[in-house]
Amino acid sequence: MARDEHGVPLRIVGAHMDITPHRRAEEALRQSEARFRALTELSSDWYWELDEHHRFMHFEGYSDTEIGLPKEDNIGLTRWDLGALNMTDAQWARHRATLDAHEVFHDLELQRLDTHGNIYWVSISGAPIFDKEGRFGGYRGIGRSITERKRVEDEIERLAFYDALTGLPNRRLLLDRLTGALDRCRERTQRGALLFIDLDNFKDLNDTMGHDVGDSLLERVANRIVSCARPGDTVARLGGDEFVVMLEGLPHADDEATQAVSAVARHVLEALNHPYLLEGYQHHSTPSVGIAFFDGDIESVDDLLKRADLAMYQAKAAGRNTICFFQPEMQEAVTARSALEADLRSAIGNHELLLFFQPVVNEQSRLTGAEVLLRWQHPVRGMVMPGEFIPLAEQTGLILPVGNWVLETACEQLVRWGAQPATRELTLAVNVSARQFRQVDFVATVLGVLERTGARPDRLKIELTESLLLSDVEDIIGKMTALKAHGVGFSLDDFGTGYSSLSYLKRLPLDQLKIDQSFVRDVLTDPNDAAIVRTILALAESLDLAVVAEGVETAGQLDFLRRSGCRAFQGYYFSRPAPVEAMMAGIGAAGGVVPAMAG
Ligand SMILES: Nc1nc2c(ncn2[C@@H]2O[C@H](COP(=O)(O)OP(=O)(O)OP(=O)(O)O)[C@@H](O)[C@H]2O)c(=O)[nH]1
Repeated sequence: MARDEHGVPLRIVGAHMDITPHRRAEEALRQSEARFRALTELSSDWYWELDEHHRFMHFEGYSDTEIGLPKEDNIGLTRWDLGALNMTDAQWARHRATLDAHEVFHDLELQRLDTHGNIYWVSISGAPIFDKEGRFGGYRGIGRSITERKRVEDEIERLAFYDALTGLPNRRLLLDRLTGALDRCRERTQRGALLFIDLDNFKDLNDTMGHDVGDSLLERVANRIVSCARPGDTVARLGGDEFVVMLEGLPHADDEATQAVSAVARHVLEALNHPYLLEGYQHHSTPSVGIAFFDGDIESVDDLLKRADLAMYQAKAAGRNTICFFQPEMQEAVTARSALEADLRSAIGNHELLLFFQPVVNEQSRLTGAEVLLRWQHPVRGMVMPGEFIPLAEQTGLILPVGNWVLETACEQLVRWGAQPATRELTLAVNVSARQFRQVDFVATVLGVLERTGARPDRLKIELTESLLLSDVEDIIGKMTALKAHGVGFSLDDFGTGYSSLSYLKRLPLDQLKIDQSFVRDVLTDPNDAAIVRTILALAESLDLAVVAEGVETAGQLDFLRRSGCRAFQGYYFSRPAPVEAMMAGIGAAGGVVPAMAG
């Protein structure tokens, strides 16, 4: 306001200014604040600021309850003052170097304890603050709780790398750790060892007590193995009843390393041999343990596992409940086996399999039939006996084509005999392996062969071994009954050596028992064997079964067997197994009587 010298107002002087831009700027700032607030309030993230000395100055949207310490307690402290369970001094030093270099950082993950002692995880990202002149003024950034994500990640890892039943590392994690261990061996020329542990006859427990009881044993076995290991060792479950212990940092000297590993293995063996109380029953379980050493020279983790596995198989073969170290010869044996397997695969197509026949005679030494015995005329190895290749054929499944070939060839022989009056009543006994017999289509296969060849079913005898009777007796009886309805006969081989219980024996539709040659061999010198033979004969009589004594080699044995009531015989005394022409030639000359070979 302008006035004169007497103070009387003359006029009002003013200026007017357009403040629209200012108002707009204010509004924009308000909006931006609101957006920021919404972000910090509505999300679980929070905002933080550090001063130029990396000390906390300010938080927004920070939830004390979720994050632990009240925010006031953090003001003035650096992150490393607060610390984190997962950070080493070196990691903090690297983080400080990033801040000192005024660089942006992302997703620094920190594990901490809240005031209640619970673990929580946060993830922090930040960027440096500079003023207009480009002077560094501290950091700002966001924090985020990642506790739930870490929990889910842990769960995923647990499922992927740990066995659900025992909580032990699984095969995948073991392979990971083994790879690491092999790398360490290469770097530091160290040694380690792998113990491959497989429970003996675990299947029987599952079959008799059920899968749940089996599971419960596996859990306890896992605990016992862990109690035998040192904290740094890895105990893993490969699957089924197979466990592995990985030992590292063994002494360099061979004998010291062997001693150290043997001590652990013996400890495991002993621990697992203690009885287990399962559902109120005492159960005794034993393991077989294979051991393979490793150092920087081993090619791969797979090779190493195979070696330990091979040694474990050797321990099984040595009678179970024992420890076996890997030897290079085991590898050679496997290689030889693979070669034999490849040869056996082509043996049928190459017509290298042959049937030999061993006569079965009656009391008058007259031929009543024969047992067919398989031989393999190998182009390089010469004549291979069934003992050398049948177990392999069983394991590889080759027993099925081989078994079918035997059946088919034997039936063709029956057809040829059937065409001659002198031989038409002869029978042929064919050995059938457990694996063959357990095939669901076994009955159909046999009937198919009989039909194709035109052989008389009542001239065919199928020989089964006692070990077959260990499993699913109902199925066995069903198959035998179906074939018997067509006239096929059944004989139980190697009787007396196995597991047949009398109750099974009564239920099986058998025609004949074969007394094992081990009893016949010493029948004149061992009173026990003589008693067993008499008992088998009496038993067979009461069950109305025929009996064939196998392995008759001398007139004395034959005489004893005859006097004890045996009426059918087979053995070197009459004839060694031979091609059918050779067998028939000898008999033909004797008018159907098989002449004794030896005195
Ligand atoms: N209860 C249970 N059984 C399992 C599990 N995994 C595999 N098995 C069974 O474990 C058994 C493994 O048997 P093997 O090791 O082959 O044979 P074994 O009877 O132990 O005989 P040997 O090893 O020759 O002494 C099989 O019957 C499997 O069905 C599992 O998680 N729980």
